[in-house]
Amino acid sequence: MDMAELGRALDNVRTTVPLVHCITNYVTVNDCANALLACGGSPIMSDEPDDVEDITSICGGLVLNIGTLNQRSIEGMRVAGKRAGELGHAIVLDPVGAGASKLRTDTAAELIDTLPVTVVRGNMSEIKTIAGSAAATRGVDVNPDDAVTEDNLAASADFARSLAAKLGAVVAITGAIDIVASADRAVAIRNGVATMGKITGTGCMLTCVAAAYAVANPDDVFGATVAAIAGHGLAGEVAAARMAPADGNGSFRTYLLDAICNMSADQLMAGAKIEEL
Ligand SMILES: Nc1ncnc2c1ncn2[C@@H]1O[C@H](COP(=O)(O)OP(=O)(O)OP(=O)(O)O)[C@@H](O)[C@H]1O
Ligand SMILES: Cc1ncsc1CCO
Ligand SMILES: [Mg+2]
Repeated sequence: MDMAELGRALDNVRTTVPLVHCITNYVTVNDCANALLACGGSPIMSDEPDDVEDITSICGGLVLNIGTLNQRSIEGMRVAGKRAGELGHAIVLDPVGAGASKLRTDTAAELIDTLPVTVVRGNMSEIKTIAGSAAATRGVDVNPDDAVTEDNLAASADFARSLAAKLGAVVAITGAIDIVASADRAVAIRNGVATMGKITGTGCMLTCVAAAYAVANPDDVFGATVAAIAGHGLAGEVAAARMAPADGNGSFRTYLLDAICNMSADQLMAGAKIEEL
């Protein structure tokens, strides 16, 4: 991986301030908006079917996060996705909880089958469900049995590459070790800290940041996704290093936002831990 490419991807976000339309869940929506602002993008949230065509038209990218889906927001995703596709916008899908319920699994499958999705980002249980393989999603968090480990890294990379080829999209599987894959390439990213899995929304935030990176770097969505994920993990490391003895999850959440906001291209290039698989 060319580290200079990562730095350029970050700088492109800061200089172009990509506007990202998010249809996302009501648990973490404020964190998503603030993460987008902190990384250098600009958020706008809207899920009303009568509103989303106009909103997505003025943006450069669209996030579809099914975390708290309902029939109206699903319709909003269909309408927005169709328009974003017509306009050639980056579409980033976060299949939250796919595998945990029929509605989530079916909706994720519908969106991926009918829309020109650019990037899919989820934990391994969710991505396995998208692939139609046996997965046991127990909620919105990864089933530990599904996690990417050093032992299954090569097989996980093969799985991610073949899914990326099938979908024609960049596939990003996050967890203790993250994998980003296109049809012919995969990397492992070893940034991040376990606390990120202990507060809600770090994945949703990352999906929105990845959308900003994809919009700002249309010629290299794979590299943009790697930069977004390595940068997010690195921000988690910076936040963890700032923790005082009495600090806990609440402070970590604030420090994470600070670290996303203060991340520089040089810091990203120096701290990214990326391995070609
Ligand atoms: N054990 C871990 N060690 C290091 N980094 C982690 C760990 N768990 C998660 N992360 C990081 O946290 C971020 C979110 O990934 P995760 O897979 O937890 O998303 P998620 O399950 O979709 O989260 P959520 O649904 O709460 O938003 C990623 O940047 C990932 O690298
Ligand atoms: C906890 C939770 N439930 C639905 S969405 C969400 C946020 C993390 O994905
Ligand atoms: Mg998630």
